[in-house]
Amino acid sequence: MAPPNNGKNQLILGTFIHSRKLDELQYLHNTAVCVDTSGKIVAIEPECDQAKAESTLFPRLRWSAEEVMVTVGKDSQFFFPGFVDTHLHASQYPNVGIFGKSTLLDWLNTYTFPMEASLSSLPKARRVYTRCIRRTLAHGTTTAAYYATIHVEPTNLLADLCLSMGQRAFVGRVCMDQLGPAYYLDESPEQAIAATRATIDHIRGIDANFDLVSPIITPRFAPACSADTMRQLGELQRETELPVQTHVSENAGEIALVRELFPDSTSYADVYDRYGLLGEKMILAHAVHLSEEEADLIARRGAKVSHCPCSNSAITSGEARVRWMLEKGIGVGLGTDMSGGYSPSVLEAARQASLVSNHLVMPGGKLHELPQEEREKAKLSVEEVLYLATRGGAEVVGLRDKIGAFEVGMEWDAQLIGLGMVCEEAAEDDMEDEGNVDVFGWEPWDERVAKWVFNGDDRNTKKVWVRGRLVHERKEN
Ligand SMILES: O=c1[nH]c(=O)c2nc[nH]c2[nH]1
Repeated sequence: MAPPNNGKNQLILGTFIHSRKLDELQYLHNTAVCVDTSGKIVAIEPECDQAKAESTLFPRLRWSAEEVMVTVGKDSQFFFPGFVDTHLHASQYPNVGIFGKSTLLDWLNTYTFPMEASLSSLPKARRVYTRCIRRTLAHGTTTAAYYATIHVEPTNLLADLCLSMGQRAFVGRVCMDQLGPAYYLDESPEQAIAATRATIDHIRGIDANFDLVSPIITPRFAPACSADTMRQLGELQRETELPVQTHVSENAGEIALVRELFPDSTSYADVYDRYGLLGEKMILAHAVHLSEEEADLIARRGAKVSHCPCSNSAITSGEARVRWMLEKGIGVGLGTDMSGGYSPSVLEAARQASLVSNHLVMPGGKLHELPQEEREKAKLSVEEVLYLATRGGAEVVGLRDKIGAFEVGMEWDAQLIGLGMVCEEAAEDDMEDEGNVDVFGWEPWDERVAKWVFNGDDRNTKKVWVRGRLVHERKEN
């Protein structure tokens, strides 16, 4: 593996913003962050410029100034932790935006299975996966929990590409031995397990300690996996202690199907529990229609939820109750869920998480009958959706001590955000291509961040680092 950041220590200067807790952002101005050659944050010093860093921090770190790479954020820029996309299908990337009026089960048959099946072609898989990684990096996604396809070699290729392009990733070879079309199915439970093992072995071969890329056990969803496959995947999880990802309680028709296929289970989540899959390392995508008992079971087992608001709206699945899950102690992060979701951007998912939480309490919404105070509480603030996009996501993928914030000991997974600053003498015709966010200079920082959340896009994402390595730099026109 290439050493992060060409083996250089780094000094980063400017404004740093990150979540201190669910409802609080911390703003660190005129701050110096030191990142060592392994990509780890080794010092954070507020009220510190380059001269002070050189005279006080470098001797402590035994750094010599000539060997340090310096990055300085401008006044209109800030550093923010990289986004964690806790649920997306790299194999569906070419289909983003294409869903018509479909709902989950017909969407799978019409758009999704044919696209995934076509990625048995390695050249096509290379093109799709390369572009998916490049695009998500450009939107500030430094960690992604990917579903690939049932094909081993193309799945392994996705892992290779994440490693070489520098994106932190969980790569899942999809298991499905029923429900899918004959042309896109595992032949047997044994073959599904053997193929999963082949991908695990491959990733161990390219990143022995899973420092950047990790395998993730991926039963597609309960209706697509036979009891035998789920039982063997449960055994594989206990043997390897790897994370697991799947879908749960996304759509009414799907839930009815699960009830029919697994009549002995008390709920959808209970199906996974019976096979020993529901545990601290499980990421459950969607969780739109959880019952009270189901959510309690998920909380007791310590499983996590990937909230996918773009997808839940696009394919008409419904509105997940995020506050309710958080209050039960369930860890929640955000997922773009491409291509159920139409956007590669976690920022878009954050903005949709806010809007969907408002919809829950509007007239006709699921929570409209709650008392006023409860309705207010159900709404997610800018601070909260940004927490879900970073620290919350880090918890969901099991990396809460490593990524999601700026703390000594964490890794430098970060993005430099630039906002268009309207200067006093600006004429209309000198608008720069800084994206949709115009800052006039009088806004306090929390309002600048709110403008970014609701109007920002990849034009504002100037640079992106993973483990200290610069993995994306926006080329200005
Ligand atoms: O949003 C979703 N996308 C998928 O690919 C899928 N497969 C099962 N269930 C699913 N839900």
